[in-house]
Parts: sequence; C-alpha cells; structure tokens
Amino acid sequence: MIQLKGIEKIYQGSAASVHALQGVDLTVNRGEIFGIIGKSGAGKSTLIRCINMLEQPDSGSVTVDGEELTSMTEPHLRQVRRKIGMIFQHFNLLSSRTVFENVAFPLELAGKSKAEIAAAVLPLLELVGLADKKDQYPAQLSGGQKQRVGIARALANQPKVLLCDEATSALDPQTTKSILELLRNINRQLQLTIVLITHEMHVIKEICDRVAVIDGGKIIEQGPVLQLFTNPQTAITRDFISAIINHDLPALFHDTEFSPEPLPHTNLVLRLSFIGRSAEEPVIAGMIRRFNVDTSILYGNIDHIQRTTFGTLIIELSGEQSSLQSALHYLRTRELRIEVIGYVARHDRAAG
Ligand SMILES: Nc1ncnc2c1ncn2[C@@H]1O[C@H](COP(=O)(O)OP(=O)(O)OP(=O)(O)O)[C@@H](O)[C@H]1O
Repeated sequence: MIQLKGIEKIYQGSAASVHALQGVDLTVNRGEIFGIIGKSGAGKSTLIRCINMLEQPDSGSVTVDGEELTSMTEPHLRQVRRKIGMIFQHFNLLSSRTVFENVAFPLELAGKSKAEIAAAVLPLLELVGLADKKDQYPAQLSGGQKQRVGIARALANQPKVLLCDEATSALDPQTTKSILELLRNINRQLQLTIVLITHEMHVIKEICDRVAVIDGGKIIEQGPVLQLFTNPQTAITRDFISAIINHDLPALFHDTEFSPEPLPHTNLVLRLSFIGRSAEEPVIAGMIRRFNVDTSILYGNIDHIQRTTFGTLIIELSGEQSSLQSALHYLRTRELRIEVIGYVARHDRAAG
C-alpha cells in the first residue's frame, strides 16, 4: 500500500545541515496499522510527512496505492493527497468553525455541494461519537473530543490511508485509550491503512500490527509487534519496551557478579519468555517435578499484545550442578526463549 525506498532528507540550516532521514526503506501493507517509534529528533515527523509529501524528500521514492508521489505535478499531488488523511498532536482545528464546519472543510475544498456535505458529515460525526456536539466550537470541547473531530475531518474524503502524527501525545491515558480504540475500529470497519508515529511504546502495543524503530534518521529494527516485544534486537528497542516490560534484574541483584559458567556452589539465574500457547503451559511445575531443584521467582509478568499472551519470568534455580544443567536442558526443549543471565554465589535467599 505504501512503499518508501531510499528516502533521504537533509535540512539546510544557516549554520549546519541536519541529515534527518538516511536511506529509509519501508513497506506498509494494505489494511494494517503500522507504528513508527523513535526518540525526540529521531526523524519520525519528517518521515510521516514524506508519505504525503508535506515534506519533499531529497531523494528516494514514495509510492502510495500504486502512485509514485515524488515526481508528481502539484495539482495531481493535491488530488492524491485527498486519499491520505492526517491527524495531528495538537488537532489543528479551525477555532472559528463549529465541529460540523470543521469536518465539512475538506469537502468544501474538494468542491462538494451543500447536500453532499451534509450527507457525508453527519455519519462521520456518528462514527466518532460526536453527533450531539456538531454545533459546538473547538474551545468548548475536551482534548479527546477535539481529536475525534480531527479524525472525522481526516476521513471526510474517504481516504485509503490515515497518517497519525503523535495523535495521542497531548491526551491523558484514559482518553488515549479511547482514541486508540476508535482508530482500531475505523481501521477494521473502513479497511483503512493507518501509519502512526509515537514515542510511547504502549501506543504501539495497544493497536499496531507491525512497528519500525527509527533512530538518527535510520530504521534500526522492524517487524511484527509481538516479535519486537519478545525478541528486541537493539538497546534502543529494549529501552522503549522497558517502559512496559521490566527487562532489568531485580534490585536484589544490582551489586551481584554473575559468572557465565557454572562454578561450585552457585545458583543459576534465568530469564524465560513465553509466547502464545506456551505461556499457558505449566513449564515450571514440570521442571520442579522432574528435577531436584529449588526455584525462586524473582520477577514475573504476563501480558497480552492484541490477543496473544506473552510473559517474562526471572527465576533462580538452586541445587546440584548436574540437576541445574538437566533442568536447563529440559527448559530448552520447551517452547520458550531462555536467556542464561548467569551463575551467582549461593546465598540464603534462594527457594522463596
Ligand atoms: N524544518 C527543519 N529545519 C531544520 N531542521 C529540522 C527541521 N525539521 C526537523 N529538523 C531536524 O531534523 C531532525 C529530525 O526531526 P523530526 O522532527 O523529524 O524528529 P522527531 O522524531 O519527529 O522528533 P520529535 O518527537 O521531537 O518531534 C531533528 O534533528 C530536527 O532538529
């Protein structure tokens, strides 16, 4: 649906230039919700604005629904842009227009008649749950309601793609949740392809199918959201995820030295990651039953990404080295991801 190839963007400043995008390749499939996450200054806004050519790349190609945008004439581009809706962090509503008139605005620009406009706007206001606010002005609305107007306005020309530029960053957690639910609903109902940028991993976790991580103008990692959460490849991704899943060791271990190899009188500390059905299997109970090891659970978390269960456990195993190795071998045969954190000197706290 959307294909970016070799996108480069350099901003020329008076003192220095900024290489904001460096060879970005990205493919967004029809009907999916694709998230782009990155820190401040990573290049997210520049990237999303290249998709509808609000920002002109210096080189590379942008293809949306089969049309290449970078070589288009301005009038042709204006037409194509109608099929790409956009919503913004600060809503960008026209304060002197009512809710109805804000949503009607893009239809007026497209030359629609009054009757056509009335027929289009009211169902959109129903869709976003604001039919009763149609005669109010933006100043009379809450942040969440303003973003709903922004969404209705973005949908007015029946776009195939919706770009969301930090659409929930100015909203409180509860309102964020309801706006994300609305985006998920319209994605399904209208088979709308959605691209969103954010600096918050919980937004990605809540609604995205796939995600790309951008840093210093480059895509450093991308894939299905579940894969990224359960098997992050870069420190930056792990950092984002740690806002949701604790990948750090418990404070108890902060001053502990781990040996990568088993030594006499040491316990084994493991991080186990469970995905899907394996999260529901009694793996730990099975291990304890088979091998003579004591097990302390130091950290545990079970969560859901969309409808898939996943979890993380940090456990400390105590026992004879031969039993620890047998237990480790057993765990490795299960459908889990096992990370050996290391071996620690045996102490009093094991087997809680
Ligand atoms: N119009 C501009 N002129 C010069 N430099 C710019 C311009 N717009 C962005 N930049 C620079 O390009 C880089 C990428 O900026 P961009 O706004 O795309 O990042 P971002 O990830 O969206 O950041 P934020 O989350 O803070 O908005 C930054 O170093 C920024 O300072």
